[in-house]
Amino acid sequence: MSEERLQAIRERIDALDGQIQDLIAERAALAQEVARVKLDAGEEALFYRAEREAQILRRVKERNNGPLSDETMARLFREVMSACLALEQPMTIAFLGPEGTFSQEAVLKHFGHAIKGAPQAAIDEVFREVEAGSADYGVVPVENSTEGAVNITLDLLLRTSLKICGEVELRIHDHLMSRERSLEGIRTIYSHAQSFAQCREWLDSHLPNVRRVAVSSNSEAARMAAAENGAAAVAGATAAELFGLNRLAENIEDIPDNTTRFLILGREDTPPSGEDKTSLLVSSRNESGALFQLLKPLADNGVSMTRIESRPSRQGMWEYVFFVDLEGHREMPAVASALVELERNASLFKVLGSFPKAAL
Ligand SMILES: O=C(O)C(=O)C[C@]1(C(=O)O)C=C[C@@H](O)C=C1
Repeated sequence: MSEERLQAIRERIDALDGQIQDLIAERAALAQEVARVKLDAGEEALFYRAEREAQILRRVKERNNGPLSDETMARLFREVMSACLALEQPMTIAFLGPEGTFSQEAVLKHFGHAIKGAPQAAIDEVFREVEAGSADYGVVPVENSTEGAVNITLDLLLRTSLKICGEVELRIHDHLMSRERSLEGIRTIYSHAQSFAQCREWLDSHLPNVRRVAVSSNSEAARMAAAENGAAAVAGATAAELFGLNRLAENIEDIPDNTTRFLILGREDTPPSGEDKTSLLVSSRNESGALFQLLKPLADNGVSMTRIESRPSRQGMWEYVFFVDLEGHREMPAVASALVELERNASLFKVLGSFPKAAL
């Protein structure tokens, strides 16, 4: 009896799979048609549309009634769209490599798997690849919930002509991995300085006398641990898989909801998606109350500031530039008029980009 019921359900699943497959193929054919329209329009065709993708993913979540979670449903559509976009034009995405880093995870979360990843040795090379047109987009870490800003990224944003066209947040789980089978045999631990900082308490209490060596990436740490007796690495799950290491301890980060935010960098401005943010770079004269005066137009126009970060300007001693994130797109009237006033009082003013809030 149960065998018959199973058979009947499986027949319904088969029928639905057939329909889903036909619908996906129909959708992919429409994406090809979109590509033809874009090419016919002349000028430089923009295949990837960050604002459109964000709208589609938000709508998928709104429509969802379970039993799959909103995130799971959105991830499935993320992959369908990624495959459709690859039919139009395969995208090359530069990120801080090598393979197996959290940056690569961020790339796949944001763009899906139908892209060509271009791992770079350093964050400035990610910027350069996109500036030079060798990559379509770049993904760089900008802040971590435990460690704060990624200063090298902020310094590069100061100088780049690239635009921020998206953001992606990634929960970071650090694991201790080794080809050894127990903690006793570990004499050296490799990791990126940021991961060491994020796991300091765990390492101090479980492996207090083991040498810690900072290297250029977590993935490089895992590669070194795979090549050496008595060595371990602190890195993510992808790196453990890539180098075939045993996970000796999982989720060793000191703060359990450790999250890193990454920026998507491109060469074009992104139109409004309906739920956007704007990132700015501003500097004021070095006088008391100057920062307050500089940012006052935001409050006057009812624009919320969600983040402010300062960095030395490198032009004069004790001069700072501020990285400011606002709610809303620069084309929204309130944001536009706040920016006009803000620019008037700033000694340096640069809009780094308006972009959709993370949809995944
Ligand atoms: O609507 C477009 O402009 C498309 O190219 C189609 C599509 C999609 O698959 O829905 C594909 C890629 C874009 O990034 C956005 C959406």
